[in-house]
Amino acid sequence: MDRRNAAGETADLFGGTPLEVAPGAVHVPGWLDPAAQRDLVALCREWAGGPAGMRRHRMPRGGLMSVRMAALGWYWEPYRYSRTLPDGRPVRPFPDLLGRLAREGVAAAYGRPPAPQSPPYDVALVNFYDAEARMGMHQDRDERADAPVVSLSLGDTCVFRFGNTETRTRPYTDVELRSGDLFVFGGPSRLAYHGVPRTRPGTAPEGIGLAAGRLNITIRASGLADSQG
Ligand SMILES: O=C(O)CCC(=O)C(=O)O
Ligand SMILES: [Fe+2]
Repeated sequence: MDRRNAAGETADLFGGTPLEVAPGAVHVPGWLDPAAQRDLVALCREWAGGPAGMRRHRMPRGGLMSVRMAALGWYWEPYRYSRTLPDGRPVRPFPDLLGRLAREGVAAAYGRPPAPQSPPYDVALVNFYDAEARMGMHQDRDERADAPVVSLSLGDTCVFRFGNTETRTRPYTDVELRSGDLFVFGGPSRLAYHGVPRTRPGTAPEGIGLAAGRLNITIRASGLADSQG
């Protein structure tokens, strides 16, 4: 399938041209090559083992999230970050690799890396979606820094719904995120509502080490100091 960007150029699935979905929200198809995807899947498997490994969080109103989530750097549960798990154990440190990928992702999406004085990327949430999992429309608003969120997708394709900063509803754009895609949202879209209404089971590419399901890594700058949270 050809995608067309704002300049009218077509982009291949691999190493695709950045597509602006909303101001400050950019989709870069095929940003990670298959080897990089395979390496990240292996790391996710390691991170899933904990501490702060894959778990389903309970929402304030009592429902369980269908997505399983692991945390690096800071522990997150609805709706706050903390340095330690509920049982007091420390969270696994934020890997340098993800900080590097986040800065490179910003550069790929926006044409320039984050400014040297911008708040450091220091937290990653790793989401696993089985065939039934979904994520409702929400804002990523527990960070106290306005650095763009950098999202990497692995495995099954999903429908990623990217909306507006005012409401959970229309107007929104549905984007298919495939294995290896990068999505960056910052600037005027940093607090836009977004969600994953469905995945497309059975669409994961072969050879990356993920037979079924979808992994998503969001890399964020918490803006929190050690004494906070
Ligand atoms: O899975 C995705 O692509 C989005 C995940 C997300 O919005 C989140 O972790 O806050
Ligand atoms: Fe989010």
